[in-house]
Amino acid sequence: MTQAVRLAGVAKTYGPVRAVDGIDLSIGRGETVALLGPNGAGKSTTINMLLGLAEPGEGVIEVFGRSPHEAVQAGKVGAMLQESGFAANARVIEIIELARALYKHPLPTAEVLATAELTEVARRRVDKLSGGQTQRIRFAFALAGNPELLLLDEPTVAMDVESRQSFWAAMRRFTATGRTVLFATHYLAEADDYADRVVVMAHGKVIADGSGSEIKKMAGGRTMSFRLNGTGDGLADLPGVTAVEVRGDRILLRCDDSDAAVQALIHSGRAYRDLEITGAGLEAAFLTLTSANGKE
Ligand SMILES: Nc1ncnc2c1ncn2[C@@H]1O[C@H](COP(=O)(O)OP(=O)(O)OP(=O)(O)O)[C@@H](O)[C@H]1O
Repeated sequence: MTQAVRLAGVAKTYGPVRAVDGIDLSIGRGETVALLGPNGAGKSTTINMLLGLAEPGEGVIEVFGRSPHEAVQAGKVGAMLQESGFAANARVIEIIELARALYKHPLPTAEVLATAELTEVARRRVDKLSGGQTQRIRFAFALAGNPELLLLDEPTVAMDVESRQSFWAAMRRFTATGRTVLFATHYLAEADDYADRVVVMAHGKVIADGSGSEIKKMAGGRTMSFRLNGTGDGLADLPGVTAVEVRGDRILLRCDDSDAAVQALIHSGRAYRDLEITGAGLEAAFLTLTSANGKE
């Protein structure tokens, strides 16, 4: 059976910026995949190309074995993009009926409302909805055509915790029916919680691809920082240390084993002060993943 999504050698350039810089990626039918990366990593550009909204400068993109444009025309793809607005005075049900009318084989209205948890507010005007409900209308709009693939660009941005949970509960009901989902996110925790597979992007490239726990392990390094009397020579060679950075009068050691690094620092007899050890955080994790893959 053909893959849901296949990208081979895909690149897209905007002026001097290589927004997507040579991506190979296949997504099987029924997978829920997170595209995780910091701002400007190329996630939106990738999603836009999969929707046929942007043309790749290089490489091949297939969606269910066809061009993105053909797949969208055939009603196989639904999307929730970062910016899409609805007429403020329209009612929820009208928006859903409009979306359904665009497709040959839409889902029944009641099913769209129930899946997106909008049944209670079906007759409410769009401008009277909460932020979370507004996001769920965008979700309802995306699934009304009964697509086999859903592409979601940061679907939970600006949602509070409760709305986020109810959004993902709605998504689970949809994926339980064997559909394929690709969603972009900045949040490692969200990727880990809701995706079967996490594809990490940075600087237009895929720098890691694995299960949430594999990615968390790769991103789970720590940073040790301290002030030092004397030079930092030789610190890079300490066990457990992956990189050394000097920031003002502090030295930062990126560690994949901070216990070993602390022991080694103590035994080295260096005169350090103000030692701090922190979790890597996502930005540092991206740096670690990026340099670990030799792409920087
Ligand atoms: N239409 C465009 N014109 C010029 N540059 C663009 C355009 N679209 C994207 N870029 C640039 O391409 C790079 C990748 O952007 P993209 O929006 O794909 O990243 P992203 O991972 O989705 O980031 P974000 O999380 O901020 O949405 C960025 O440097 C961005 O400024």
